[in-house]
Amino acid sequence: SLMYLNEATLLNNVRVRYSKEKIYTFVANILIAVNPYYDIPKLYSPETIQKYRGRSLGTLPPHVYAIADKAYRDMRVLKMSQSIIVSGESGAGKTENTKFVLRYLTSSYGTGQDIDERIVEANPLLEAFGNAKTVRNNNSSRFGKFVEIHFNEK
Ligand SMILES: Nc1ncnc2c1ncn2[C@@H]1O[C@H](COP(=O)(O)OP(=O)(O)OP(=O)(O)O)[C@@H](O)[C@H]1O
Repeated sequence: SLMYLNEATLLNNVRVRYSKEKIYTFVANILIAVNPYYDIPKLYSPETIQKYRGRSLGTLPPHVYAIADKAYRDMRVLKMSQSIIVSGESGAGKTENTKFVLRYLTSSYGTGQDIDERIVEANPLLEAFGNAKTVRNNNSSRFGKFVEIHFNEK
């Protein structure tokens, strides 16, 4: 809803929001995330997960949970698999945000069975083998990230 949308106004808007601890910003259905490098209280709490469940994009403040929820709902409505592409430079927060998406999906729409926990818990194992400390990131995987939500008739 910026009056003038260009790189400068967008950057300024993201900066002003970040100064108020609002690390997420929507540009249409693209989510911009700024890595705060510290834990923002309650940003990813179970209560926040519950709040985003089933809510349309834009009705609540920008959040990676809103993206996860939209992808899940689109998969159900369109009966088509959905992809969430996470891009950014090394250390931007791709791995962390991908994990938040996985945690959101398993806790909001999971089966409640062992498999949910196993999906989330597989990550540290993959990171132990695949990640390395670099000058830009203590836990770098140096890959692009994406989450695929597969539609299954059953
Ligand atoms: N939303 C967040 N809140 C708090 N800290 C964060 C957040 N996102 C990222 N970080 C911090 O930044 C570090 C780097 O983030 P992350 O590993 O997700 O980057 P990346 O984009 O996946 O990097 P690479 O491309 O090198 O794998 C994390 O280890 C974590 O400490």
